Amino acid sequence: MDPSSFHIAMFPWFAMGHMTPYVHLANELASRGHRITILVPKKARDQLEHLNLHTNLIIFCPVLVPHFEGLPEGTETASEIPLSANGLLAAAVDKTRKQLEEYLEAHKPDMVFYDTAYWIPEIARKLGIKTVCYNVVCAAALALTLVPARKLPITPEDLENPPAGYPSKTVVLRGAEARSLMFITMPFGDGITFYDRTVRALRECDAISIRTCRELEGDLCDYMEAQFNKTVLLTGPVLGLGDEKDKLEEKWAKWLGGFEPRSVVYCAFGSQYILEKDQFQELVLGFELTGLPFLIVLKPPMGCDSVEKALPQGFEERVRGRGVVFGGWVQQPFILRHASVGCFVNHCGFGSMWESLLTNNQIVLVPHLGDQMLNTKLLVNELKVAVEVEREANRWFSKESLSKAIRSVMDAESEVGVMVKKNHAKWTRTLSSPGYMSGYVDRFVQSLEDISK
Ligand SMILES: O=c1ccn([C@@H]2O[C@H](COP(=O)(O)OP(=O)(O)O[C@H]3O[C@H](CO)[C@@H](O)[C@H](O)[C@H]3O)[C@@H](O)[C@H]2O)c(=O)[nH]1
Repeated sequence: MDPSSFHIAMFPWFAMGHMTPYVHLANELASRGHRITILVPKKARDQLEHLNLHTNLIIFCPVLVPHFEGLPEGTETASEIPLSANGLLAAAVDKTRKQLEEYLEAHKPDMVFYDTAYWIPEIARKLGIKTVCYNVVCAAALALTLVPARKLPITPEDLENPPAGYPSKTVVLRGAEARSLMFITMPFGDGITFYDRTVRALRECDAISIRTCRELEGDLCDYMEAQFNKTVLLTGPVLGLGDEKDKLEEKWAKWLGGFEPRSVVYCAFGSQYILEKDQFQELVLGFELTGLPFLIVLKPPMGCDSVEKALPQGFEERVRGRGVVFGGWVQQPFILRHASVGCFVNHCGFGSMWESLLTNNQIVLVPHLGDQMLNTKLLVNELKVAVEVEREANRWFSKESLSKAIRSVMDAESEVGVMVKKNHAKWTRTLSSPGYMSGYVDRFVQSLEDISK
């Protein structure tokens, strides 16, 4: 292997939240002279191509996803199906194994990066290709549940307690939150559970890599290293920020420009989260209750074909001029940096978590899935830079609790607001210091050279 220039094949889980960070990492590697082939379905390639900043070094190679019973005909990625059907998609993706084998045999890249395709190392090993299990979620999401120290079979009661040796007392889940992780015991693929495939994927690779940094999760990364007895390489968050050639769409720049500095509350829940209609209505009513200007960007709730049709009666008239609910896609990183925006209400998906840390908006969190709940604990309990919206036992949040959380960080005289703002500023300074992000990638590349020897 020529250590000065690798050819790396990437085979991420076919969900936008996974493929996008892989492309960002590919850009970082290509900017250091390495060649990358990203193996994803054709539709995904069309959606990702605009992120490719090095078309001379990064290419997409189409993977044909075979049909699997129970999935709609032609399904290729997780964004086309409900979360509950992801296990079937995993089974369909597992059926692409032969295509991957043929590709690797024909092209013999130096390394393969993958996350959920636990069978990659078996193929790669025979061909002398190194493997890196590159994980795009926080280290806590792996360390709390997907480690050999978890006693099997996993029961809902077990999930209330962290596995032996788990190093954090604050980044933990209790009650309904912990029990919601039972999905890891369910099939994810044909005849394999989510837990088994992830632990196998982590165990079989030459090196584990995580899209995080030591300053946030150093102890959790050390725990992963001890659990799997192998090197854990960190890439830092690899957000692709600063690469954008565009600027904020005129329509939003103009609308936001009509408000006082740092007064608007922006809300978005990422690319997957679809609310139930009654929770969606409660959410928008919570924003109305704050009395603050707001921009909410959400997918239409379940069973509705537009956000407009799902709004509570009279809502639009009551908030006209100060509040907008939009059902499309916006340029979130630009919105977060707009001078009028002062607060970011989000689900704490890993991308949004980092984007919120890197901008100076107050942060209010409404997590939904397992890793989002852990990211939330990290920000609220450990770093103390955000507040979480209180939920009832059945995980429902009321308009009052949402409004209270927002006011608690937006009211100038609020003690909590002052405290999170001060802590947040400290972290933003560290994370955005010159060379911080690029240093992580440089050290990652150096480690790749070491494991390739
Ligand atoms: O209108 C929008 C909405 C979102 N975004 C961007 O989309 C990304 C969303 O990513 P993230 O915040 O990570 O949310 P999800 O799309 O929900 O991410 C999925 O993948 C993540 C791992 O990458 C996991 O942490 C989450 O739980 C999982 O839902 C962010 O970069 C946003 O800036 C936009 O640009 N415009």
